[in-house]
Amino acid sequence: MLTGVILAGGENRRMGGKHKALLDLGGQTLIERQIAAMSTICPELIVVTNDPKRFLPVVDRSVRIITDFYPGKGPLGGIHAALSLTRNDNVWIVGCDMPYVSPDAAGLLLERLQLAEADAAIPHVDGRLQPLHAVYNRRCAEQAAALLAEEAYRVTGLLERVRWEPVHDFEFEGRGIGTKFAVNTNTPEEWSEVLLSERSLPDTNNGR
Ligand SMILES: Nc1nc2c(ncn2[C@@H]2O[C@H](COP(=O)(O)OP(=O)(O)OP(=O)(O)O)[C@@H](O)[C@H]2O)c(=O)[nH]1
Repeated sequence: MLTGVILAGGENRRMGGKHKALLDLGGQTLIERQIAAMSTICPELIVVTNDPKRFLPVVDRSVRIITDFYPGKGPLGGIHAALSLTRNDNVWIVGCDMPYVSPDAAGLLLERLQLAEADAAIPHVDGRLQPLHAVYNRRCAEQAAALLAEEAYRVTGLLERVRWEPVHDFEFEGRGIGTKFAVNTNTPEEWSEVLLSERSLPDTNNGR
């Protein structure tokens, strides 16, 4: 059983302060779109934010809204809170600025984590690790807490302390899983590119 987690506690500075989770894509906010995709495989869904009221109107009662224990410290603070409070052992964590989160990719990540008995499975796509579309075991909470206590806030710092498996582009592609899930949008320009690509390719199938 996998818990799905959406990190939505950022400051959205590069987006000019407009909350990335609430950007509209085809009549749905990004977070609504993510919840719809993630709920297909996750019996538990968590949104981690430092502004819970903002998300009440866009989630239903099945979604838990939690806050960081270390607010304002970046994605690692959200990862720590989610891993600390999850009801399941394994957690699929995504950034709220990813329009194409992929349940099929998460399924492969979980499979690889379990096979290797690793602490996490991290995509390696387009030459980059994607720790914000990855699966973690909740035992990583302890290392995340240690890093936060040391004021070491990089997510890659967590990867230096836990045993993780990379899952490469060709492994996703070998299963017929596209790697568009790695797309994230930080600026108005990147968001315009997403909107443009949606117009030219209307059937994106939500990254599956
Ligand atoms: N829970 C939580 N999530 C965070 C925090 N900081 C960033 N995130 C989320 O982590 C993901 C990646 O964040 P970034 O793009 O690095 O930062 P951001 O604050 O969203 O954007 P910028 O202000 O432009 O850097 C996004 O989904 C953010 O909402 C935080 O302090 N707590």
